[in-house]
Amino acid sequence: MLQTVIEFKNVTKLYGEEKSKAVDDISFAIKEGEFITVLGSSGSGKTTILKMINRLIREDSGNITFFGEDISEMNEVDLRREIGYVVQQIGLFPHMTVAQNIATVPELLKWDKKDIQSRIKELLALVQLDPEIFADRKPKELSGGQQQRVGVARALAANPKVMLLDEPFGAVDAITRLQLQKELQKIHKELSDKTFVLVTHDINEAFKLGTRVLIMDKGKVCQFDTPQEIIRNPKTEFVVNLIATVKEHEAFWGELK
Ligand SMILES: Nc1ncnc2c1ncn2[C@@H]1O[C@H](COP(=O)(O)OP(=O)(O)OP(=O)(O)O)[C@@H](O)[C@H]1O
Repeated sequence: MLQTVIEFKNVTKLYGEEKSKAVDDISFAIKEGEFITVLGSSGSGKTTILKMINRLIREDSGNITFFGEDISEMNEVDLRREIGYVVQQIGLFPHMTVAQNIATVPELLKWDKKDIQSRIKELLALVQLDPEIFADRKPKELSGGQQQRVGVARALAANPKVMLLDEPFGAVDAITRLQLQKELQKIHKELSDKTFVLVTHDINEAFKLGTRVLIMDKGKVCQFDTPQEIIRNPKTEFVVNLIATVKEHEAFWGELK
């Protein structure tokens, strides 16, 4: 049996004076090694889910476990050490080189210098950046796609069990995006015990990358299943409409032929 890595039980998050429900009584479980994509329209609660997992946001009710342990009872630093976090805005440190950016957490953890150097090389190779060329560059000397690769490498540096990725390819062009998606899929396959949770509003990205897709609408989970099962058996009108958008695009491209 695969281990449950993250579990939400009746989790609700309220915002503002009016206590509107950003996340509304949701429950789901994620197993070790899965690549979960969280798909939904703007404001459906995707980022809130991700930030509740690494405790940047606290739930108002319900509970969240990480490898069976209630995260509200865990030390935040210990929890975040097990979680890599990649966001669209990247957040590389501008005054540091690529190598120094990747080394940040291993240095905090006081890894041996030699181990840090070999880890930097290994990770740059994993994200398809030649260490000879890129290790000593500053973030501003990289393209957006290259910066995003460094963001992924930095998040993987201390070997976390879980990777949270919030619209990681939102700001790159379509061709680079496709390439980064393929690379991320390859990285996930190579690191088979790692669990990935990726937020996107792009249905193609969600269905291509996700071993299961968690579909959100207005703070609720509409469906959580494999891409094949969702296509075969869409559970709500929202999901039916979502799939219809893909068919509409297909028809459009078909007509151009
Ligand atoms: N700090 C906040 N204060 C008040 N309301 C918030 C706050 N953060 C998020 N919200 C609201 O909670 C809801 C869910 O937001 P969330 O960022 O989780 O959505 P999302 O699905 O990630 O959206 P997007 O795809 O646009 O990033 C939205 O209605 C949003 O306006």
